[in-house]
Amino acid sequence: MPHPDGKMDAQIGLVDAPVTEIAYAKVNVALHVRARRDDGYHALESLFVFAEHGDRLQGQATDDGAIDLAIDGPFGAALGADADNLVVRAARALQAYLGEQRGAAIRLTKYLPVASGIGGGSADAAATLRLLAQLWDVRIEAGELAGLALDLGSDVPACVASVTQMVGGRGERLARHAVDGLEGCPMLLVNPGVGVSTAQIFAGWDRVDRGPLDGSSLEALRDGARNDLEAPALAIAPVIGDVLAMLAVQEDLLLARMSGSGATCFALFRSDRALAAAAQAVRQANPGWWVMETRIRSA
Ligand SMILES: C[C@](O)(CO)[C@H](O)COP(=O)(O)OP(=O)(O)OC[C@H]1O[C@@H](n2ccc(N)nc2=O)[C@H](O)[C@@H]1O
Ligand SMILES: Nc1ncnc2c1ncn2[C@@H]1O[C@H](COP(=O)(O)OP(=O)(O)OP(=O)(O)O)[C@@H](O)[C@H]1O
Repeated sequence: MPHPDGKMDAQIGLVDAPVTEIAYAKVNVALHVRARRDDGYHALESLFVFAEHGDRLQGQATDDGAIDLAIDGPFGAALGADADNLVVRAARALQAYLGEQRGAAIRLTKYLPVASGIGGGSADAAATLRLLAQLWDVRIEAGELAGLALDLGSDVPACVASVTQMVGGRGERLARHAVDGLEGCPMLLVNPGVGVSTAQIFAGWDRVDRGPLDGSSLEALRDGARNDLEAPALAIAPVIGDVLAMLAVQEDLLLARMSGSGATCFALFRSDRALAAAAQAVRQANPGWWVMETRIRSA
């Protein structure tokens, strides 16, 4: 366990000062499913943006080789700190790749709902890789890092840089992508409290390729783009329709849509005032829903 004031604690083998990383929430502004691949994954075209907020990871290097994870925060109780946790999986994968003898004590403060389409687990895995690279003072070649990340999940490679990117393949083809008006844009995230399984949602895709994604402007993203996983997600969790209907009627709205495989939906606004008003309206009407006010992270 890291010492609260960051001092060395010889008894449990901590070394160096603690480091903090934010696991930024991922939002799919649009997600076109183009094909089902022979390996069972789906070929996607998706514009990924990241929120300025997310889970928090704090870590300290240890000299005993152990990966010690503690979890707290509003959604901490939804997760175990066992070998399946993506933080532990990422840390073990990096240790194995580096032949690293040192370990780490990591505290994950879980602010993002679990299994909610905003890649909380993927962001945690990527943030763990960034955190440990700092703690252990190692440089990992970009291609090697991308491979390690993809082994942890399709969204993890994009979460490593956590900047606006056009993403292809199953998540391994990344290209930085700028859209006028997107960076810094006020963004509301709303989850109606239902967790959905990504694999189950992909399995419900109707296998109709509705065409490529034009991410050249906000207008193209609003009027010509879509999330192809919205229909199968709505079939499993109809309450997503209530979230989308509520977001659609908010003032000064630029775009509202479901993110990833759901159930979280996002709304982009023209102003901070409109964002705050929408957040208040959603909270008042649905006190049980999770609501986060944020902005799109700049590169
Ligand atoms: C829906 C998205 O979040 C959009 O960003 C991602 O495509 C899913 O990314 P992820 O949660 O990191 O997904 P993974 O952990 O790699 O895969 C979970 C499951 O989702 C399905 N899956 C995932 C990604 C993909 N391109 N095609 C798929 O069919 C597969 O059944 C897979 O077993
Ligand atoms: N640290 C973690 N945070 C969240 N989920 C985790 C973590 N470790 C393991 N998991 C597991 O990973 C699964 C997916 O979690 P995550 O929150 O990333 O889903 P998601 O938001 O739907 O992702 P995506 O947008 O990539 O589909 C959950 O079933 C959860 O039990």
